[in-house]
Amino acid sequence: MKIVSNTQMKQLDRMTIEQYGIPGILLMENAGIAVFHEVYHHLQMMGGKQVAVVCGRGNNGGDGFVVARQLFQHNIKVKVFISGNPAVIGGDAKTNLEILKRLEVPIEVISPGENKNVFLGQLKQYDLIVDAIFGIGLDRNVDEFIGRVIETINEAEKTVVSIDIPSGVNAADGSICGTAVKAHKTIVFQLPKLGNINYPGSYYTGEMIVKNIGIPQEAIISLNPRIQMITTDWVKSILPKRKADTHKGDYGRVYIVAGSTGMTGAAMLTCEAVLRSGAGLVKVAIPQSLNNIMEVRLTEAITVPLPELKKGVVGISDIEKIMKTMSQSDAVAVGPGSGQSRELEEVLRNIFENSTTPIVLDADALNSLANRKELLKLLKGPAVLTPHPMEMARLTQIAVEDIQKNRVEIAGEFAQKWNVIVVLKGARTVVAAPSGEIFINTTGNPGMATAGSGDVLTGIITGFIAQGIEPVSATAAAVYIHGLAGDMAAGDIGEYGMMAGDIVTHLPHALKKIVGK
Ligand SMILES: NC(=O)C1=CN([C@@H]2O[C@H](COP(=O)(O)OP(=O)(O)OC[C@H]3O[C@@H](n4cnc5c(N)ncnc54)[C@H](O)[C@@H]3O)[C@@H](O)[C@H]2O)[C@@H](O)CC1
Ligand SMILES: [K+]
Repeated sequence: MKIVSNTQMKQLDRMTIEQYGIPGILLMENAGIAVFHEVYHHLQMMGGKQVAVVCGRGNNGGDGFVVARQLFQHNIKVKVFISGNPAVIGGDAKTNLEILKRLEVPIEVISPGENKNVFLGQLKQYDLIVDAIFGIGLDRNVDEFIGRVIETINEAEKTVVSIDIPSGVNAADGSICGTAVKAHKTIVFQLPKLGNINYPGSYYTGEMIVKNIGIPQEAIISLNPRIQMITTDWVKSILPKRKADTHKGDYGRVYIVAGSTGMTGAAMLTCEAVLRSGAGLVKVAIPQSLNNIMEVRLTEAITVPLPELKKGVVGISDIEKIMKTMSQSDAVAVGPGSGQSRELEEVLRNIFENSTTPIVLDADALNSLANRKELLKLLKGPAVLTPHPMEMARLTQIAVEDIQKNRVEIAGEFAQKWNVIVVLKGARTVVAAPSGEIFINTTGNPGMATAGSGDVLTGIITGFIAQGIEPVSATAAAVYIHGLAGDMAAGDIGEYGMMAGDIVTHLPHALKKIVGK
């Protein structure tokens, strides 16, 4: 499902009205009815009877007027609160306000001088509050008066349903314009806005329900938004079907170059994740002295011990053996627990210069590259880089805080500049393709911020690529399933105690949930 900025959504609204002749007031009616259905259903579930609709003076408020009319006509006790002077209300919102007046729906204007406790006392009388103060038109910090209205809604401790985006959240990026409504549910029109998806906006959005309001699909196609949300249906559509008469050779051969003294666990987690993601075969290159540890634990993987020049790490003396196994593999991963060394930089240089096998680079491979980014220019095959924000900071020389504020832009620019697929990890992982295409992931939870979680992701990405999925899609699907497995692990044992191994354990269940077998 595509994700749009506020500017793109405004463009879509305009195209719908001007190019397709669908009047704005019809869109507003569709929007209001979509919200009404959710609110009505929710009221019935909770046995509630009374609704307060708090409206601003733009079109978001106009949607609120439609909701109030629909509730009124369905015999729900409803009152409209307008924040600020209603004289400035115009256009379709005004038309709907006039209808409310003729129907004698109760309306009260809240003015800046209003006593906060009086308003709070009033709101507390209702079972549910509809938030229609600001939508995608919010473009600056809210003033003190509106800030107070928003805080009062939050303090009322009632079920809150926001229209399109919680008021106070910037639809462009999910930042908070001073203060914002904390919604239980947000009814989003036609397409999610970046502000509904990115943190902290996503937290304020609560449960996101996307409703069609009649924007033609043709308009969306012609606008062609470059960002999309990864969905279950999309992942299902790109996973390969397993035929009845197959053997392990049909599902790809993976090669993992990972592990060093003290970090064999990373190599193990990556290998297990490869196998649990459905790949046919995995070979792991491991410093010779660590081979016994790996063999004991990894029953299903084949270990390829490498003679060590420097004890416990993979080095350039191993390159011939590495290249040979690589040439027999469908995908390779380098880096988990490898230990950062000059040697590893040279290994990477050789691989980049001489191999076309798709490669996934993680952890120490990324840290090695941070000093020598120009090596990426040597790449002959597709490459996936999986930095967390700190690794991205090392790769780009941009401060972590700035990366976190511009995750989509920074991942996107890096991917295009260096012609690689970038997975910028963290809450709402971003997958950026060299083509400019961006995926945002919404699965996952804070329990996954645990040692080894990234090694598991590397394994899934590599496993999917080896199964023949096109690398960008394989990466986005892997990110989604990794998060889903994490969510299922958290569901079973809780976010606090879960470890990376629990994500691996839940991988088959996550895959089964998606493909149905
Ligand atoms: N034709 C359309 O454009 C449609 C719009 N719809 C609704 O309309 C919303 C957008 O409506 P608008 O563009 O009128 O904007 P909003 O209703 O979001 O905001 C109203 C106005 O407030 C002003 N404003 C922005 N930041 C402010 C601040 N901090 N303090 C005070 N005022 C501020 C802006 O001038 C803005 O136009 C959507 O989110 C959606 O809910 C829907 O009715 C569907 C059709
Ligand atoms: K709103």
